[in-house]
Amino acid sequence: MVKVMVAGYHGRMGSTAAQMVIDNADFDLVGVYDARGKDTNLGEDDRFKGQDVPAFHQLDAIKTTATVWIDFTIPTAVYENAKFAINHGISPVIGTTGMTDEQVADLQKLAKDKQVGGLIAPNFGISAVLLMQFAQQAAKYFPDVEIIEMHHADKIDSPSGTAISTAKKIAEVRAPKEQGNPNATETIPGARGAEYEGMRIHAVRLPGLVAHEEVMFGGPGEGLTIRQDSYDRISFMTGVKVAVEKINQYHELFIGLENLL
Ligand SMILES: NC(=O)C1=CN([C@@H]2O[C@H](COP(=O)(O)OP(=O)(O)OC[C@H]3O[C@@H](n4cnc5c(N)ncnc54)[C@H](OP(=O)(O)O)[C@@H]3O)[C@@H](O)[C@H]2O)C=CC1
Ligand SMILES: O=C(O)C1=N[C@H](C(=O)O)C[C@H](O)C1
Repeated sequence: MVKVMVAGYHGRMGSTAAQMVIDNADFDLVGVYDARGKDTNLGEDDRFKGQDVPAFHQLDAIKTTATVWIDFTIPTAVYENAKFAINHGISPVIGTTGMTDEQVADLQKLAKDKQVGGLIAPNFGISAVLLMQFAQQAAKYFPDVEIIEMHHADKIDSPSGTAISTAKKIAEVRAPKEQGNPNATETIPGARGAEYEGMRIHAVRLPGLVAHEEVMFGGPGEGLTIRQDSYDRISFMTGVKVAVEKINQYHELFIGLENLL
C-alpha cells in the first residue's frame, strides 16, 4: 500500500488526483494540503463526503506517514513544497508547472543528497509525452517550427510547461536558428509569440478548452502538424498513477514521465 499526500487538493487537478488515490486499492490517501481553507478533514469538502483524511494548511504543521507527495499547486508554492517533501524523505510527484531551471536543479541536488526518488512531469498525459517525442524526431528534418499551446482561461502560467519542455527537446536536436524574415517587424508587440532559441511559442487561453498542443513544422513545399488533446483531466491520471506506483524505488529526481514508462 503506497501512502500518499496530495497538495493543492481544492484545485482542478489536486481534487482529481485525490479522487484517483481514493479509488485505487493499492494507494492510501493519508493527508491533503492546500494553503487556504479552514477544513481539518477532507470529508468536510462536499466532493469528498464520507472520507476521513486529515487536511493541512501550513507546511510546518504537516505530520504524515506519506511516502509520496503529489503536487498540483501553483508556480510560487511548488518549490517550497517539493523541498519540504524531500527533506522529510517523501518522494515528490510534481505536476505543477512554472519552476525555474535553477529551482529544478536545486531540487535534483537535494534529492540526490537525501537519496529520495522524485518526478517532475510537465505533462502526465500519454498523448503529450508522445507528442514531445514525435516533435523531437521531426525537428531533425524540419528545423522551422512553431509551438501553439491552448488551455482553459484560468491557467496562470504561460507558456505551458509542456510547451517549454517541447521547445527544450527540439532544441536538443536542432542547431539554434532564427526563423522567419530577419527584417520582420511586429506592428503589435508580441504578435510573433515568445521566443526560445529562435522557435516561437504561442499561448492561447479560452473557456471551454482543457489542455491542447500543436507543433507545426514547415519545409520547402511541405508541412507537418503534430497535435495532442486532453479533453478531460482524467487523461493525466494514468501517468500520475504510474509515478505513484514506481517512484519510491528510485533515489533521484527525474524530469519527464517518459523516465518511468
Ligand atoms: N503535469 C500535468 O500533467 C499537469 C499539470 N498541471 C499544472 O498543475 C498546476 C495546478 O493546476 P490546476 O489544478 O488547474 O490549478 P488550480 O488553480 O485549480 O489549483 C491549484 C491549487 O493550489 C492551491 N494552492 C495555492 N497556493 C498553495 C500553496 N502555497 N500550497 C499548497 N496549495 C496551494 C490552490 O488553493 P486556493 O484555491 O485555495 O488558492 C488551488 O487549490 C498548474 O501548475 C498546472 O499547470 C495541470 C494539469 C496537468
Ligand atoms: O494548467 C494546465 O491545465 C496544464 N498544465 C500543464 C502545462 O503547463 O503544460 C500540463 C497540461 O498542459 C495542463
